[in-house]
Amino acid sequence: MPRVDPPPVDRAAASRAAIAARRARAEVKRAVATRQRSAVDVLDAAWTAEPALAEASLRVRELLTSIPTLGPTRAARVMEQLGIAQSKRVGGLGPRQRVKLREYVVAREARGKVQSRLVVLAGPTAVGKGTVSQYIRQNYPEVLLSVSATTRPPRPGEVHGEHYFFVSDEEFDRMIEGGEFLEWAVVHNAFRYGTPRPPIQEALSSGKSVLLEIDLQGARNVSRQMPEALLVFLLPPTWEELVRRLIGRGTEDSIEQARRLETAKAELAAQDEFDVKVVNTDVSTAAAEVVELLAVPASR
Ligand SMILES: Nc1ncnc2c1ncn2[C@@H]1O[C@H](COP(=O)(O)OP(=O)(O)OP(=O)(O)O)[C@@H](O)[C@H]1O
Ligand SMILES: Nc1nc2c(ncn2[C@@H]2O[C@H](COP(=O)(O)O)[C@@H](O)[C@H]2O)c(=O)[nH]1
Repeated sequence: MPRVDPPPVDRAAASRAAIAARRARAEVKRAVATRQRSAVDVLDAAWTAEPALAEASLRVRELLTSIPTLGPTRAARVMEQLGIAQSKRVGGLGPRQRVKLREYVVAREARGKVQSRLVVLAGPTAVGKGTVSQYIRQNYPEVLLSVSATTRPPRPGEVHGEHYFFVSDEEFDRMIEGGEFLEWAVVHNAFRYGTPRPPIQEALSSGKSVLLEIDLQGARNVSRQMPEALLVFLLPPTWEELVRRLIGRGTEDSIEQARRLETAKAELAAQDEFDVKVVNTDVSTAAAEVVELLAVPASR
């Protein structure tokens, strides 16, 4: 076998290329640190069909620590929470890691820059979450109320795209697969409900606050992923009034009502996990209190 020599290595050229790449990465970091470029913009550039080289080869840790006020200790902790190895480069992340990192960076940059907030409204069955949300939808058009997807069929008067996106089981599976949900859960042991992720990201990055009306499992899930979200628990004035509302609504049979009341006890026991409690005695007052929470104080 004749010997095949490897092509000669142009060490000088390789070293020049390495220096140029290092400089390009330093330039990206400087632009983020001086707020000339957003970290989200860097991620998007790294993940296009033809990725920008400096952005893609930047380490995630370097990008995070370039964000003003985000120190190395916090950056390391965030990467651990997002399941990203400390040595990872931006271009080397998997699809789910990309979604999570982008989400974190959007929220982080929005925090320092714009006055937007994600508020999660939860509470026991029949406390009036839907009624209060509907009131907000009708009376506070400036509030972005997230529209969930669900596999339950529409009730009379419910409009697809306004109250829910009513989807089939197959479509819901496809949305889960595609990572389209911020969270999803089986609610009341019956149907699946999920919060679509993109409208929330868009709103938060453009400085708009968002309200989610979801169940307790969903609230816990969102809080894990977005610890900066404000969790609001809607309470009934009394237990007896909760029972009255559930029975008065008349949408469940007596077996289902009993089951929901059992669940409601467990849900009420979780109220201290929430940041704020609002008592729903009067719908318009409760709605006004929730809307007020969507406005972020300037000092935040
Ligand atoms: N402040 C209030 N005063 C009196 N009745 C109310 C009030 N708020 C809601 N209700 C009534 O209570 C019933 C339950 O309200 P709603 O369906 O909005 O509850 P929910 O928390 O969304 O329930 P679920 O989680 O089971 O979907 C409805 O009949 C509604 O009209
Ligand atoms: N985890 C989630 N829960 C959700 C979502 N959207 C609504 N819900 C909750 O489901 C129940 C039942 O609602 P209904 O309209 O069928 O009566 C209620 O507690 C809602 O808060 C969601 O996206 N995720």
